[in-house]
Amino acid sequence: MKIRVGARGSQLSIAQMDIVLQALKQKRPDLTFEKVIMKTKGDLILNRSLKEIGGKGLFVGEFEEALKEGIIDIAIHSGKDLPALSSSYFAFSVMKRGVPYDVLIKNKDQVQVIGTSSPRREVLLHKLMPNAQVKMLRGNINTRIEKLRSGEYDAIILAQAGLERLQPSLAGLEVVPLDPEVFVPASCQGILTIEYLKDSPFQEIFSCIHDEETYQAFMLERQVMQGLQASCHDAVGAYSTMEKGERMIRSFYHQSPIYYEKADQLPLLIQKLKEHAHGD
Ligand SMILES: NCc1[nH]cc(CCC(=O)O)c1CC(=O)O
Repeated sequence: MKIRVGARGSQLSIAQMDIVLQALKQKRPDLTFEKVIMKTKGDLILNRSLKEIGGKGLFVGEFEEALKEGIIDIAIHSGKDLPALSSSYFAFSVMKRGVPYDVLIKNKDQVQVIGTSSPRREVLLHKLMPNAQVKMLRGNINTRIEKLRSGEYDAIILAQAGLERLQPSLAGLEVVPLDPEVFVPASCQGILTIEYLKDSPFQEIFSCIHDEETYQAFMLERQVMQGLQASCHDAVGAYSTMEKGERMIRSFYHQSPIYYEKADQLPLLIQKLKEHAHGD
């Protein structure tokens, strides 16, 4: 069986696609793949912040069209890049979650100017380092690291999962992991996701690499985004873990505190987040 696989043309997306396909090939040597690299609007516009040009789903909207039209059979992306609201046409398989946390990458001991364009990272930084100045930073991971080295920024923030998948040189830079209980990750950060049409054979085919515990976190974190009707315009963190056999969720929304609740308290959590989003 030959499967046509869509991914973006960015280095990270291609690395992510290769990781998933390699894992699949080990379990299912009978499968063959045709890679379809797609340039999306988000890849072409790099000089403006994402929220100005269309928000979350910018990178993946085109894939859902291509899946519906039958141009590709599956699409591979980080769960973090998925729009919160996906139409009911689609289903997902996920691989076991990689590291969920962000890292601060420092080019200096004393950091003043910190690069990020993520509203979530910006809000968290203001709490963690109230004196730091946040400066817009876009481009792919390698570009961001080059901009850090060039002295435009004293430090930048990236997802550790992306660094592990792409393995850029960080020689001479200091990498500081940020505690996910405090610096709450984006919904589905570190979760490699395969998207396909519901009622296709793929759910069954990908069951060999699917991880059910990761899927529970994936669904719960997406439910937070859906409940808030959040997009990448919004500063929102959502991170689910298992604690003593109980599924938990940690989340903040704009100026709200970070709440930590049992999964079955989700409606209450969403209500509290909305109430406190603009400060208590
Ligand atoms: N916004 C781009 C993006 N989408 C997913 C990742 C990292 C991989 C992941 O979190 O699964 C990154 C890079 C980053 O935020 O540093």
